[in-house]
Parts: sequence; C-alpha cells; structure tokens
Amino acid sequence: MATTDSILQGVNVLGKVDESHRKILTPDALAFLALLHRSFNPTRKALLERRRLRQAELDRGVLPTFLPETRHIRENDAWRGAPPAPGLVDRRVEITGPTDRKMVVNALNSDVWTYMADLEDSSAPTWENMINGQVNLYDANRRQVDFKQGPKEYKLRTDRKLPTLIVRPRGWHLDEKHVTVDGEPISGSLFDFGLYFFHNAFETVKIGQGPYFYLPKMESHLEARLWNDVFNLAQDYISMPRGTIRGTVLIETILAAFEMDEIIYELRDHSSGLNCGRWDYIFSVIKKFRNNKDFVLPDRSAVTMTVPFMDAYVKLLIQTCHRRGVHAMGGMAAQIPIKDDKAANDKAMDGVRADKLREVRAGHDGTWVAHPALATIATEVFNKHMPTPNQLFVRREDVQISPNDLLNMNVPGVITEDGIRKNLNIGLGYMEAWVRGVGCVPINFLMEDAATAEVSRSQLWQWTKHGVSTADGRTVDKAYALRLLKECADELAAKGPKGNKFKLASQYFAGQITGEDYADFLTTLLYDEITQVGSPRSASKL
Ligand SMILES: CC(=O)SCCNC(=O)CCNC(=O)[C@H](O)C(C)(C)COP(=O)(O)OP(=O)(O)OC[C@H]1O[C@@H](n2cnc3c(N)ncnc32)[C@H](O)[C@@H]1OP(=O)(O)O
Ligand SMILES: O=CC(=O)O
Ligand SMILES: [Mg+2]
Repeated sequence: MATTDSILQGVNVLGKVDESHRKILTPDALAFLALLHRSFNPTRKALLERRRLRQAELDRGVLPTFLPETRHIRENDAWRGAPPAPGLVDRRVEITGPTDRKMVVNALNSDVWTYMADLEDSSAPTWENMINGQVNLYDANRRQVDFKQGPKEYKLRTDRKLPTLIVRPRGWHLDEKHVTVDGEPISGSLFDFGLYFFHNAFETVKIGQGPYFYLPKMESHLEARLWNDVFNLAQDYISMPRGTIRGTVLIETILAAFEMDEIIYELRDHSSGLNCGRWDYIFSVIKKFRNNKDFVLPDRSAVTMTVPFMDAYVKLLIQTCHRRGVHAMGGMAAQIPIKDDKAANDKAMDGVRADKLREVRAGHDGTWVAHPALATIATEVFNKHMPTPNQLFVRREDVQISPNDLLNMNVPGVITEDGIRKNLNIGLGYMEAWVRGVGCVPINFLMEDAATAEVSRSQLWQWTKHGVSTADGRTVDKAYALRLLKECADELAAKGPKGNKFKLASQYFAGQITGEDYADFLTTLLYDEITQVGSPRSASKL
C-alpha cells in the first residue's frame, strides 16, 4: 500500500503557512487532497471543456431544451431523493456569509435554522481567506471558535441548539493556485470540500449533524455526477457510510434549470434538495445568450423574481423537488438594514418581507438571509405560512413549465443612464473590494457579491454589444460606456480611502463592458491579482 510520503510526492504548497494552519494542512489531509485531485481532475477538466463546446452551440443559436437522452429519468415517478438528514428537516431560515471568524460566530449565534458558511460568492479566495476559513470551520464544529476582538468578546451562545452548518465550496471552474499536484493547480472545489470533509466529517456527526454542502454554479447533471463520485470516494476513504454527506444544489445557471430532475437523480442518496440561486441565474441567462439580441434585459432593478423567466424557474424547481421528496430552497433578497434612515429601512424591510412571502406561498421550504437582522422578518413570514417543518407535501401539480417559459424574456422595463451608472458603480465597487480580499460589500444599501456583480458586468457588456437605446434615446456604444466608466471610476477613486484600488478595477472593467472581450467569470479574470505564490514547498516537508 502507498505510504503518505509516497502519495505526497508531487504535492506542493505555495501559500504562506502559519502555525495556526498546521492543523489543517496535515500530511494526511494533503494526501487526501492529492487523491481527490488525481481521481477527479481529469473529469473536471473535460466537463469544463464541455461547457466551452456548449457555449459555441448557444452562440450558433441552438436553444436549450429538456434532454431527450434523460427522458426516462424525468418520466419515472418511482425514484426519490434521500429523506431529509438530521439537522436539515426544518431549514426555514438559513443565514449565509463568508467564513471570517467574526462572521462565523455571529452567524452561528443568529436566530436561524442553518448557516451556509460561504467559501464562494461572498468570499474573495485569497489564500489567507480560504485557509483561515478552514481553521474557523474546524474550530466552529468543535465549539472552540470564541475569541476577543478589542474589547468585544465573540462567544458561541449556549442557550440553545446552534444552527446546522452547511459549507459552500468554490465552483468547478476555479483553481486553487496555492496548492499544486503533479504540477497542476488543485481545483478550488476539491480543496474546499476535501479539507472541510477530512477534518470535520465525524465531528459534524458527533454534534447531531453531518458533512453538509451547498454545491454552486453547475451547468449539467454530469457535473452533479462528478460531485456524487467525489462524495462516494470521500466517504469510503474514512469508512463513513455512503449517504451521510448531503449536498443542496444551487440551480443558478440556465442550463441546469433544464436538468433539475437529472441533478437530483445523480446525487439522489446525497441530495438535500435544490436552491434558487437567483443572482447567478440572472447572470447565467445574460452570459449564455449574450450574443443573442433577443435576450437583452432592461435595467437590473426591473429583473425581479416575478418576471416570466424567473417565475417559471421558481415554480419548476419547487415542483421538481417536491415530486422527489427533497427541499426546494428559496434565495437571497439583496436588501440589507439601513441604519440611519428609518423610512428607507422600512421600505427595504418591506421588500424583504414581500420576497419571503412570495417564496413561502410558492411552496419553498426555506429561504436565505444575508444579515442577522433579517432573520426575524424571514422567520415571521415562514412561521405564519408554514406551520410544518417544511412543505414537501406541496406538490404544485398545477404547474406546467415548458422550455419556452424558462426562456421567456418578456421582461417589462427600459434601459436608462441611471441603470448603466448603477451597474458601473456596483462592478467597480465590488471588484475594488475583491482585489483587497473582501468578497461581499454593501453598495447603495444592497448586498453585492460575486453573483450580483456579474449581473451588472454582463448587462453592461450586453447593452454595448447590441447597441441598445436608453429610455431617453441614446445609443449605448463603446465610447459612451467608456466615458461613463471613467466618470464613475474617477469619482469613486477620489472619494475612496487613500490607496484604494479603483484604478485597477477600472482597468479590468474597461475590458469587460465594451461588448468585445468577455471573461468567463470576474473571479477568474481577477484571480492572479490576489494570488501570492511563494516558492513551492513539498507537502511532506511543510
Ligand atoms: C448571491 C449569493 O450568493 S447570496 C449569499 C452570499 N452573500 C452573503 O452571504 C452575504 C453576507 N452578508 C455580508 O457579508 C454582510 O451582511 C454585508 C457585507 C452585506 C454587510 O455587512 P456590514 O456592513 O458589516 O453589516 P453591519 O455593519 O450591519 O453588520 C452588523 C453586524 O452583523 C454582522 N453580520 C452582518 N452580516 C452577517 C452575516 N451574513 N453573517 C454573520 N454576521 C453578519 C457583522 O459582522 C456585524 O457584527 P459586529 O456587530 O459584531 O461587528
Ligand atoms: O448563490 C446565490 C445566487 O443567487 O447566486
Ligand atoms: Mg450564486
């Protein structure tokens, strides 16, 4: 049998390793990562190549439809996903947030049912953020995460059961360049999943939960199959019964919406349902059909959850999940508390309340909040309209969604200069924060993260590409877009703190809004800006 030392041949760590990281980057954990990489990276790369081929097909005007080759899965009424796992039966309000220590403690102390610790949309994947995030989650599962920051003590509450922890690793497209295996960077997904699983799987069971995950940004059921294979190998490796892991899949790409049944089917013994990742979903619709002028959308504020394509996606997701006995989770309203303006705050909170009411009435089993102060509103709405732990029994047999419904871009609204400026401010503001290592920021009283910023970026690209007209009759062309960008960037740079990164953000953004270059993701475009690789150190000699 191979020894840990021999497995670690070819495994290098290029990121800075502090004393506090050593409990995470153990030889055994790194050997497990190497096994995951060697077993699954070739398939991951093939699936990413498949995404590129699919894009070329969409660019030729081929529209997606339900897959003929998997009709037997959709039409078979007999199969079900796994029954809800311990700690996941009632998940009516889930808080989400990045994994810095303060946020972890605050999230676990919130009045919610679960906490999605986010290594994805709300985290900038600096090495420091990713590895410290693992330390914080390790400590959280062992209930040893208390700490002091200045005069303030952050302590886990003991007056009630803490929310169930669910971890969202990065998507399949992202590399983690600070660890290489046989000369290749490891996948961000395998790194995040692997370290969390290796160190916490049994601990989570001990506290009455399990190793639970949210799985982001998938584009097909084959990508779900890859996760399922990863789960099986991981459980076998530590002799944990298969089916202990659970994964809730974010349906947040338009192509995945055509494969909801198939995605649950692939993961079925590990499935804990689907979630409406609404922001990435809007991003994906714009991105995938960016070369098709029929998919041009109005100002971002007009693309609400009730426009036809969003409404169809929500209904299909709930119907599909409940037919298969798994949770249909709602998503994130972007409003956050506004501290110094009661009237504005009341309006924002009414917006959150209306969103949660729509979700519970539609049949969702739970929802997301971005901030602890929103938990009460979401709880009140769900408690009132969902007296049972979930509403898996709401079958939505009334719903009939066709491919045309999912692609119905009949969205009322116009494109305005104000909408363009808002998108520019969001894109610049978010990118500026991200290159400083901050993955989620409030901008104009809305939560902005990697998904919401992508909507803004992609709209700007699409509007310039297709030379749309604004409500007051201006044609959006490259010169106009770049003039407004310069105005916004100069203003933000002048107002921002000394040493801000708006100039850098603007240089990157200029290349993304003229309808020419289009990076696959802002996060892959900017990743080298936050990568700090030192000379490789062999994992066996850390
Ligand atoms: C599209 C998607 O993927 S949605 C999912 C990903 N996005 C998210 O998870 C959003 C997470 N939310 C956040 O990061 C933050 O709420 C922000 C950036 C939007 C706003 O943060 P702030 O401006 O710091 O908010 P604010 O000052 O009101 O925070 C008050 C307190 O609540 C805490 N807090 C705010 N949001 C959260 C959260 N999501 N989880 C835990 N604690 C939180 C803050 O740490 C702060 O704590 P302190 O009093 O101990 O210092
Ligand atoms: O991850 C959630 C989203 O809305 O995107
Ligand atoms: Mg998302």
